[in-house]
Amino acid sequence: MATITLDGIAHAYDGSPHGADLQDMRRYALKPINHVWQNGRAYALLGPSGCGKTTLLNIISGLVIPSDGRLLFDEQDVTRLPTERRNIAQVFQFPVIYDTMTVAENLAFPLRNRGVEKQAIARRVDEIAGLLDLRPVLNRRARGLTADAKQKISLGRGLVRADVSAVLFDEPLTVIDPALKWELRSKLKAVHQALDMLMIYVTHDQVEAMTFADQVVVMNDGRVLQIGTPADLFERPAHSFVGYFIGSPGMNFLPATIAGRTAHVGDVRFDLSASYPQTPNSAAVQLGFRPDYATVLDRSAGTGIPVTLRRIEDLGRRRLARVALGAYELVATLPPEVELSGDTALLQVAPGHLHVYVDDHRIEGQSVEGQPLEGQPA
Ligand SMILES: Nc1ncnc2c1ncn2[C@@H]1O[C@H](COP(=O)(O)OP(=O)(O)OP(=O)(O)O)[C@@H](O)[C@H]1O
Repeated sequence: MATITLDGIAHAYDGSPHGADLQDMRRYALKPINHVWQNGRAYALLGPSGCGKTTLLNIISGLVIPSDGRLLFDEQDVTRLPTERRNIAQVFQFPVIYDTMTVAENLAFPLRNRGVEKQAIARRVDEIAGLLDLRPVLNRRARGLTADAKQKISLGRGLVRADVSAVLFDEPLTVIDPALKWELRSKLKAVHQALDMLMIYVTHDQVEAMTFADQVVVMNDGRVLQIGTPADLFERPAHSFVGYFIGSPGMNFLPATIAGRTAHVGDVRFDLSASYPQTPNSAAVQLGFRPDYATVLDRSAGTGIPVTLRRIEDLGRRRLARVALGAYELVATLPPEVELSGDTALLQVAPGHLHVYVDDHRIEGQSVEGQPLEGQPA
């Protein structure tokens, strides 16, 4: 296992020469990224279709040579090394297995290829089969197995070598039956904990990313916008896109002006838990809050911001209220005990969960009298 360093890595598919004009970022499918992937950690690359996830994964595996920057495995510069000399295991969207071999032979294949001693192969195959629940089918031919089982074998083949620098997964659960996805997602997490390998997992599914990874790398339009734990992404989205993309539904945003501890949205005031003395009051200042921390109450509750109820969505275990605040549509939680008696309701948002964004980037408030901020680490 290795530590992988991305040192100013960027890529334009139009064949720009190394050191091309980085000013014209539109040409870059992957904008410059500096990051160190730590040995033994599990990362997920998460973002919408076309954001550059596969490009980044292919740069690490060697399928794409970046137009800019350096890629290091530990201290070794591998930027221009072909895939086969990088010592990487890869699992793709569709099973890559030998149908005529048994499951055990499939799992053993990458080890036999490298001349690993027979007993060591048997031990490792048994360990991986145990982790993926493949022991009962070890002696069956792969041909007759379901698509799910075949993809499990593919996963096993990716994990069987203990000497690789990293294991790369490119949307490996695409072919898995939705009912089994949950099981396999948590299984992969357990496998990572058991094997202690550097794993990088590409997906556009936030639940998959959050279940699997210690660190989620959120990308959009070729840029890495935030790298953080699932809790970081949910509680403190560093960029408005992260707020919008993570969570279901995503964050609410309102254009605002900020004066100290108060945000003004038109005539409406929101009290903040921190002070923002330096905020430039340009049109690009936004107030963001998650529907999970905003509550809609009946107007008889007395306190709150008056909003107009548009509709209620009953999702079974929770209810969401879509409301209008002037010209802006918002989503908030409708607590189970609340009955609304008309089209006007009251919105309450916990001050510690209000975030201020300038030009889409979250800015940190100053705590009042040295107190740690509500909802923030001390
Ligand atoms: N071989 C290629 N030649 C030219 N452009 C490419 C090539 N591969 C990808 N692109 C472009 O680069 C951008 C990033 O694509 P990439 O496949 O890395 O995104 P992605 O996030 O993995 O998307 P998806 O989830 O759909 O696979 C897209 O605009 C895509 O059209």
